[in-house]
Amino acid sequence: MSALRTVVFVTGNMKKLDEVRAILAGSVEVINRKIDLPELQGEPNDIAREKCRLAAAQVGGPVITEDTCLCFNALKGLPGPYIKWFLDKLGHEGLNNLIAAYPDKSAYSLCTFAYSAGPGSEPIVFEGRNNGRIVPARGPLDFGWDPVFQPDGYNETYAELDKAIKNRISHRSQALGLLQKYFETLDQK
Ligand SMILES: O=c1nc[nH]c2c1ncn2[C@H]1C[C@H](O)[C@@H](COP(=O)(O)OP(=O)(O)OP(=O)(O)O)O1
Ligand SMILES: [Mg+2]
Repeated sequence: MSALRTVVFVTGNMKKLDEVRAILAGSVEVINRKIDLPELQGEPNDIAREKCRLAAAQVGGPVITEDTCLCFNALKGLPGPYIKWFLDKLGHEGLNNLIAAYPDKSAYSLCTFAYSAGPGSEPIVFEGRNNGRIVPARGPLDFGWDPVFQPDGYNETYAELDKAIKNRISHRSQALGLLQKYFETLDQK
């Protein structure tokens, strides 16, 4: 059996870290560096790449970073990468109110992982997406917007779902599936 790959995940969010460790358990060992990285404004993909470049420069070696968006279709994808600030200022009820005037409550969670082999090495990105809709908050309040996002095909919000189910279907697990495949191709070289 090949040795477990070890990777540094730069994030300040310990809930993300828990999920990433659970999803990658047995295949990748995740070491955390808690660095508060400045985040660019713009398209999710560019934000994710820039975050990873900065992280690689600070760590001085290979890193992964991740940027999460929550996109409302009625608002053409907003709040998107700005969801952190919208959630902080408006709360769960405010997020619902944002689209109160629109019949379309559909939304998607988008997760963009980026891997850089080290400073100066162009990040490679891996995107995962899960469709659902915005509902009044239900379930535990311990992770971000989980209580207001109900994934398609389920009657529970992310917050209400068993953690194992969320980690099987989520934006994050889909993106990590692609990252794992990429690591496998590196291992074969
Ligand atoms: O699965 C999730 N379920 C619910 N909420 C979530 C999830 N994943 C991220 N979130 C929240 C955290 C933050 O309010 C925003 C993303 O912002 P984002 O910049 O990517 O995360 P962050 O600043 O907390 O950590 P980081 O140091 O990795 O940038 O959505
Ligand atoms: Mg952040």
